[in-house]
Amino acid sequence: MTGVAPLAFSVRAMTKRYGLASAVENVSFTVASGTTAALVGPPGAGKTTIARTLLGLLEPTSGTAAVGGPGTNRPRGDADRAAVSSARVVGGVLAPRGLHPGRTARDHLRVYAAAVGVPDGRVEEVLELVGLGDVARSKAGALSAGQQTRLALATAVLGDPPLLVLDEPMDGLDAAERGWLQDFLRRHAKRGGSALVTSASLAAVLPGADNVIVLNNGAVVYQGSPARLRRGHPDRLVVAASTPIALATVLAARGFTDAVIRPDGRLAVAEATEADIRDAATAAQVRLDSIIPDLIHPDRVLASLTKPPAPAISPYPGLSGTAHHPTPMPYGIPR
Ligand SMILES: Nc1ncnc2c1ncn2[C@@H]1O[C@H](COP(=O)(O)OP(=O)(O)OP(=O)(O)O)[C@@H](O)[C@H]1O
Repeated sequence: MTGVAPLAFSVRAMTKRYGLASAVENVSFTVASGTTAALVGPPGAGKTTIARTLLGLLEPTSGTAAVGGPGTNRPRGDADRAAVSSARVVGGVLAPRGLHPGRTARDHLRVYAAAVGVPDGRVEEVLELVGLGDVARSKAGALSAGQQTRLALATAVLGDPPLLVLDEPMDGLDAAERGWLQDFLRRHAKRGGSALVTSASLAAVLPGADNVIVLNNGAVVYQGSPARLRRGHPDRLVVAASTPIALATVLAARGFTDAVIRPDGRLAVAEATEADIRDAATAAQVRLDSIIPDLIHPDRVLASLTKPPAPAISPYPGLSGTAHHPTPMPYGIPR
């Protein structure tokens, strides 16, 4: 069959319940080979449950979560053989990172190398690959959060698997370390590899993501390209004008139909440039007091897709209609 990319990950109608509580409900998505997908959502959305299921650590209650296309089926059967060949198919980074604090980085990798049947020489290769050659003799407990993530990643790639599932790899990393990991994933994709990367922050994983899957309360609320996601949440110019409605009318006549009047009376216009707005204001004989860009932060986009439902109003004073959950400002969203 031509024109159909093989799949790296395929989640179909997956539901996972812990006891009676549903963590993931009827989730479906696929990730094409050679691409990186970001699986994002607020804490408790179900990201870890899906990541662990793809890694074969959890069984779905119903539906399937499979890795690989042709030649990359995760092996089943005899546990030792399965571990060895599984490491050549899919590598995982989980939280916590699974490092013994008293063991050196090199010894940690040697233990895992033996378990997955790769020679010690590969340990030296992966240490260089993740930039930990200089700290190979340091104990895992003495490494920074970024170095610990690199060590977990080195463990995941010991068997040189084409598929990676990284659960919250950006957690605790500074901007430079995040950049390093994004570069690593780009190089992995260039070699034909695929990755599913989870995060509670869209901003942390957006650079380098070919596709985005947004989860909320165990369900997919967006699936598609970052570009389409951005189109639905465009940057705007926010305009203080003497007669915003007159300005909006002229802008609409010129094709700039995406303009909304904000509660403070300013007009927020998408796609038009500042020059377009000044021209329209002249034509409409409207005075402009200010034009300020409102660049939408990716985590504001995520928050708008994963807003908790408004609490139901109780007819009984003093009783709320739903159980009360405090709703802190998620992700430290810049205003
Ligand atoms: N072992 C478990 N037993 C019971 N409930 C669980 C278990 N693991 C997860 N859950 C629940 O399932 C839901 C989804 O959790 P999950 O860890 O998959 O979400 P997440 O998006 O990865 O969140 P976080 O970033 O906080 O880990 C949550 O309500 C969580 O409390």
